Amino acid sequence: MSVADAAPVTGLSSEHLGQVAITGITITPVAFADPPLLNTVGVHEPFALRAIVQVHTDAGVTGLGETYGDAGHLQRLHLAAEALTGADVFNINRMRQAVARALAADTVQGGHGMSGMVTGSSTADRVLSPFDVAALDIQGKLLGRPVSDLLGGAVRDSVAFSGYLFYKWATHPGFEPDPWGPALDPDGIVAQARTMVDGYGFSALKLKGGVFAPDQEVAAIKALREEFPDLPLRLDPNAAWTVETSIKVGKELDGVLEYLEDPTPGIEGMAEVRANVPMPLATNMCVVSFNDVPPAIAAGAVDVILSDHHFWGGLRRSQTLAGLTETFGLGLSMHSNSHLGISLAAMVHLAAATPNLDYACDTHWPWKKGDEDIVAPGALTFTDGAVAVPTAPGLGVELDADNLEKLHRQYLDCGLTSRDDTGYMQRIDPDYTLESPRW
Ligand SMILES: O=C([O-])[C@@H](O)[C@@H](O)[C@H](O)[C@@H](O)C(=O)[O-]
Ligand SMILES: [Mg+2]
Repeated sequence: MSVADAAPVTGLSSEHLGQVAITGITITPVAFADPPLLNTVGVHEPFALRAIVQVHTDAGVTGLGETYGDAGHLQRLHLAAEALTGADVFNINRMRQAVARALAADTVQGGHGMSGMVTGSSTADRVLSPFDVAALDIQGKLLGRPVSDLLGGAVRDSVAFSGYLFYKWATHPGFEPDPWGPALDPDGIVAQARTMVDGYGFSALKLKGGVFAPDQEVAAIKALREEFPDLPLRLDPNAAWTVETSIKVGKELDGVLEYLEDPTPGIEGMAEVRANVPMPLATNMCVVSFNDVPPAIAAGAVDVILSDHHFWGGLRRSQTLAGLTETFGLGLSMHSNSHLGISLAAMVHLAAATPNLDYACDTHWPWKKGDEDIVAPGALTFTDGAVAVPTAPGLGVELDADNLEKLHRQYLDCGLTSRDDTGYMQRIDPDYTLESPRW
């Protein structure tokens, strides 16, 4: 079947067979309500920021991407967008070269929205990501095929996610309480997990640790084990512990955790912990770019890498990472940050088309308000903790223009321009200090 034959949805015309050129890119920063979720660098601010990317083409088809919304990242996205005008959406390799060239003289200051939790990821890959996703969305729409088909084909019809538990306050100071209530001890965490499991059907649970002393977090994990005897459990203190503390906790949780995620900073420290604890070690902190893979493997630092298309360079480069983990006998899971529906759709297509991604993926999805999204409802729903892989062309999600406008206005009104969990915590508690490792 020729490409022209395979274009029932949008009618790819023969004049576009050679090239589908980018005619313009719209980048819209948005803010959506976020509860006071605690982590080892502070607390989430009342709004999470994202950038929504719309790539327009001379085929009349627009593709969608979603990424971090921090000021520095936005500036880099604009530099890249300028360089991508005229590029062929069927040649993502050349798009990557154009982005790298545009960023070569990058003097932009400022973070990327991952709040110091992820260090050293490749800037070019981080900036390329939403354009890669949008290009695949366009390709899929033109060909009448879902993005998972363009990634080699779905090997599963739905993608399982884990319930992502956070210690949290009842409310942001000065705001209305959110429906979740506080979770500041093992009972609070178990109650939160119960709500999440009953509401979404998750079949694995991850606790964001590094907030309280390790003994209290061990107690929370043991309480979860008692309440949910059959669910795989993960604990992620975001490198808040020394090597010694990590080994002590690892031994205490022998037989309880599916994996222990980033107990301590750096490849060397992780390797020492790994040699002394019984469970697999996972990371989204010490292996965050292709440059980190060889030293981590040489040191024997990790068992599982958490991929994340937002900083591994999009969907296709995330599959390159999957090839490496398969080759070297490592496990592959998926990391998340606060996100909206375009990101969820991209995560689902990627996970569906990555055979060796067989852990339940992370998602912050339950933490956003149900009606706050920039995609039209219906395409992405959780059943038994999993999201069915969209079968419509491209990502299978449609932009909701009214909500995009509303969340953009919220971005303008909220006054936030970068994620700053530590600064926000210090405004509430001036004695709060950042320490790594903390225990
Ligand atoms: O949302 C958070 O506070 C998380 O701690 C996030 O920033 C991390 O990047 C992430 O979820 C992780 O697994 O490390
Ligand atoms: Mg993590």
